Amino acid sequence: MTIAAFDLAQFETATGADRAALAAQLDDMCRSTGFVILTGHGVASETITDIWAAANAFFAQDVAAKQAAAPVYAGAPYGYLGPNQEALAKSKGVDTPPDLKESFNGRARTLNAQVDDPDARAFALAETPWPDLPGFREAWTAYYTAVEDLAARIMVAFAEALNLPSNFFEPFNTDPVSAMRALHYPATIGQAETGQQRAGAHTDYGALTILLPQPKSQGLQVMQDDEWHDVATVEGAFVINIGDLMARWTADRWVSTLHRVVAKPDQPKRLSLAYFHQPDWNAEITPLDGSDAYPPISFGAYLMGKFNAAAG
Ligand SMILES: O=C(O)CCC(=O)C(=O)O
Ligand SMILES: [Fe+2]
Repeated sequence: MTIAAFDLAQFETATGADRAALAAQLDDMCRSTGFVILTGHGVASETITDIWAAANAFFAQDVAAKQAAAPVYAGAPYGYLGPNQEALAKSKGVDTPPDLKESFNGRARTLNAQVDDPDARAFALAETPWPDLPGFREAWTAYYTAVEDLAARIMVAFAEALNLPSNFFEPFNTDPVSAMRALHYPATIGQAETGQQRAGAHTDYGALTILLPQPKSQGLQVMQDDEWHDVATVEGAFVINIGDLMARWTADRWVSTLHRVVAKPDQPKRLSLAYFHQPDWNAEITPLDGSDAYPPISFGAYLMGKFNAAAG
């Protein structure tokens, strides 16, 4: 099985029947695997080079320096999360040893005023504790801004793939509470514990994930027909996938596919960057096909429910 590729620039310059045909292809990809290799994205290679350098420099620090960027309170989602702090499979109710990874996590760019519940605000908009590394915050913000812009362009293609007006998602995306993580999977020596992965099997919660795996690295796998399939890295391309929210929004026309980063013995270290694109906090999510497949829900309430379920 291979994940199909979609050239965003080609779509954006196409018109008429050509454009409709490309939108229909994207719809197929989102219905069958929910994963797409995205080319023609236009993110400057310098922006990508800079964020890789920043992420590498961050994870190369000693533990104390990394811990200096620990979350502002225990349990806050942003900052440095060291080894043994997360088991993604638990979000699916599967009890496993912790994932073999560490991460640095950054908050949305703006302090969204729609998040008016104090508990939700304290969590979803907690401060990002920036590391004391020259250029890190600038490189992070430049890349974050670039993928945020890219996400808005992908949402245009998604709208057309769903036979909606091109700008359909715009009003749902005025001030999104998105987030980004840099993930570091240290080199593996010998066997992992039973059931332990670099990232346990999970689905993403939100609308759209824009993933940049380290070039030439291995390990990302998607579940299709009850089997795990490798997702090959394509130099210069992003891997994008839809999350649970998009599956719900499309009344399960599109699929939020189980994926993981498999742990194998004697693998070199691997880095990846994952940007999680969300609608506005107060966006009302009602099945787009007009059906009553799911009751309407506000995105913020939905997201907090996901976080609480994963923590519980
Ligand atoms: O590191 C990867 O390639 C995937 C990470 C992932 O799926 C996630 O963080 O949601
Ligand atoms: Fe994921």
